Amino acid sequence: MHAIEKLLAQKAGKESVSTGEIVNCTVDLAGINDLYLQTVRSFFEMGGTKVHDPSKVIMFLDHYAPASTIVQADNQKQFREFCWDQGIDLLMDINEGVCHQVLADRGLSHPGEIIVVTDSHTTTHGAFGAFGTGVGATDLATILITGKLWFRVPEIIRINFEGELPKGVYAKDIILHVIGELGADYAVYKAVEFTGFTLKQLSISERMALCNMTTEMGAKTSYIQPDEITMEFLKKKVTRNYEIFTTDPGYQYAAEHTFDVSNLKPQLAAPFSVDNVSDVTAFTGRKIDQAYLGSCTGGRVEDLAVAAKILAGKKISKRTRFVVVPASRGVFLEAMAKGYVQTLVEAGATFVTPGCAACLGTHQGMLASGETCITSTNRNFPGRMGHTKGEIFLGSPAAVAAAALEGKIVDPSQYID
Ligand SMILES: CC(C)[C@H](C(=O)O)[C@@H](O)C(=O)O
Ligand code: SF4
Repeated sequence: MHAIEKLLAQKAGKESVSTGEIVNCTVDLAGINDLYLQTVRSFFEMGGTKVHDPSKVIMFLDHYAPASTIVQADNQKQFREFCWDQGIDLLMDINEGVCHQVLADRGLSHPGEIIVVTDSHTTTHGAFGAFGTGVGATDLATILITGKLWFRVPEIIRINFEGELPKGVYAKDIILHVIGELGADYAVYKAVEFTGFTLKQLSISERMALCNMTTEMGAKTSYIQPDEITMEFLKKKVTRNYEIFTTDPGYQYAAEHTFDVSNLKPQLAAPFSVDNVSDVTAFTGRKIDQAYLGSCTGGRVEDLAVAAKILAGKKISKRTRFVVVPASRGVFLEAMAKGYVQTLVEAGATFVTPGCAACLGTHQGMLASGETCITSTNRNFPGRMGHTKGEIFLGSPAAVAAAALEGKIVDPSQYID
C-alpha cells in the first residue's frame, strides 16, 4: 500500500484499503472558514445539537478579515457565537490569517492525520505528510455531527523532480511548469505525491507552495513523505504524537512523471488559466498596474524575504502598486522582526493585515477594468482578483517583487545574487 492508503486504512479502522473503495474515516481536524456559514446552518438542518468533539474543530475568519461588508460582519458574528456556544476554543479570529498558514504556524498539521477544511487548498498539508482535503458545507457539517467523513480512496500519481533548482527559480515555478505540462484537470480526484532529489532543496514553505497548487490540477490531496526537513520543522511546533506512514516498495502508481528542473526558467501562468504557462521571458516588458504578494501559496516569510532582498534600498515603479499581505500573524511578526516589513514599506509597498485579501477578489487590492496584475497567488480566471477585465499573471514571489520594482514583467533571476 501507499502511505496515503495506510493512513486512510488506519482512520477507517481497516487492515487495508484499495483504490476506488469508499471508506468512512475519523477526521483529526475539521476547519471552517468565514465563507461557509452554510456549514453551521447545515449542522442544525441535519439535526445537530452538540459538536461531536469541539477540540477537533477550528474556525477561521480569514477570507474577509477584517469584515468589509455588513453581511460578512454579521456572518462572522454568527461564527463567533457558534464557537462560544459549542466550546470550540480554536476560534482563529480576524487577527490570525489564512487558514492553511495558521495551521502550519500552530503546529496543527501533522503527518499521518486527516485534515478537512471548507477550502480547496487544504491539499497544502501534504507538505507535512497529512491527508488534507477541501469539502463543502454539508460534508463539514457531517464531521461536526459524527466526527467522520467518507472518502473514495484516490488513485495516486507520482511526480518526481530531478536536478538542482537554478538561481531565481522556486517551487512556484516548478508547480506552474508541471500544471502547464499536465493540464489543470489532470489530477481530478487523484492524489499527487511529490518525490525526488529536488525536494531536498525545498523548505517547508516551498513544499507548502507545491502541495497547495495541486488543487489547481484538481487533486483531492497531495503528499510529500516526511523527511529530516519535515521533522526539523515539526519538532519546533508539534507537541503531540503522530504516526508516519511509509509506502511499500514496489507500489504501483496510477501514473508517474519525472521533471528535470535544472534548466527550468522562471515561469508565469498568463490570463486566464493556471495551465497557460510559459517562461517569464515570453512576457517581459509587459506593463503591470499591480504586483500582489500574499496568500496561502506565496505569502510566507521566505516570500517576503526574497521580495525584501530585491527591493532593499530601492523604490517600486511610480505607476505600480505593490500590495503585500502576510499569510498569517506569525508570518507578519517574523517578517517585522527580520526587517522585511520595514524594507518593503520603505520601497513603497502597501501592507494589508494577514488574510485572504484580494486573492479571491473580494476586497483589499482589487483590480480595475483593463488592469494587469502579477501575483504570487494561485488562480487567474476572469474576475478572480476584481474586475473580469483585469488580467492576472501568476508567478513566484521573486517575479512579483522584480515586477513591482520595474513596473513591468521582468526575469526575476537577474535580481537574485
Ligand atoms: C472560500 C473558498 C471556498 C475558496 C476555496 O475553496 O478555494 C477560496 O479559498 C479560494 O481560494 O477560492
Ligand atoms: S489565500 Fe487565496 S487561495 Fe488561499 S485560502 Fe485564501 S482565498 Fe483561497
